[in-house]
Amino acid sequence: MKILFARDYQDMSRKAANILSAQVILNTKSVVGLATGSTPTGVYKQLIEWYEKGDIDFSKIKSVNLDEYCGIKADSDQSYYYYMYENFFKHININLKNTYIPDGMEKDAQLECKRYNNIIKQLGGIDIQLLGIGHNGHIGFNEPNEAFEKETHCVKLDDKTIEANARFFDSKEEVPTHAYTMGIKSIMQAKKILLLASGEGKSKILYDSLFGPITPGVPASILQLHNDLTVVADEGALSEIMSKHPESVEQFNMPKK
Ligand SMILES: N[C@@H]1[C@@H](O)[C@H](O)[C@@H](COP(=O)(O)O)O[C@@H]1O
Repeated sequence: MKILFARDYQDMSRKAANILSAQVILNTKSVVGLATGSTPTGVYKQLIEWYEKGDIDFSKIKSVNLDEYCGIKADSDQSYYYYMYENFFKHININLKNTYIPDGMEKDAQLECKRYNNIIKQLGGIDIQLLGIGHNGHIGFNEPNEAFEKETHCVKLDDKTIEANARFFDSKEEVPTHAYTMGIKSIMQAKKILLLASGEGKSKILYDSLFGPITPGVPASILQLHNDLTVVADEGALSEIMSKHPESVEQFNMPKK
């Protein structure tokens, strides 16, 4: 596990974008696992900027997203499809036919989960998976549970998650109660994982996930077992780790101006 220190949100976003862009530049046919939430928006912004400068070509990549709310139409502004399209896809030269997101409007959960699992398999695995982290340690929408769910499943969202995500809706009551999410096994099978965290509010859960016991009660704790995990987090999110395990955080002195 590599933990990289970022000064602030912008620095975190640029450092993470550097890692993702290197992947795409070195393998133009990469399968990239993408995430939503407020944490990765700065990464997408940075990648768009570099795309506009002619530095990165997304035309041959394939993308597979972690999750989607159930019962929300793709074109509604709260869907994760809409988020991906607005924040990233519409600005770059990715082929939309090569972008995959669970279909939240499919009522038959078994059918949708099977379909999405097959897509992940047919893509031949994920080269790099981008992740944010929920306040309760969820990754994708894998909520704290008694066991790790392996593959794509329909999950009942935690009250904490509903509360945290209510900011994207008019009221808490409007937040969907269920979502489809890629499972822990699919995430763990990604060749590389890039976990992002920003802000003091994530500091305890980031510490528990990376240094606490590995338990399905803290889904992100399983990432300790991945052999190519890079964490990029800002000062706020790293505060607990910095106070208890400062030696585990890589940072370099800024060049003097
Ligand atoms: N399903 C998403 C996750 O993929 C995301 O990582 C997490 C944190 O979101 P944020 O980055 O807004 O804190 O919550 C959401 O519920």
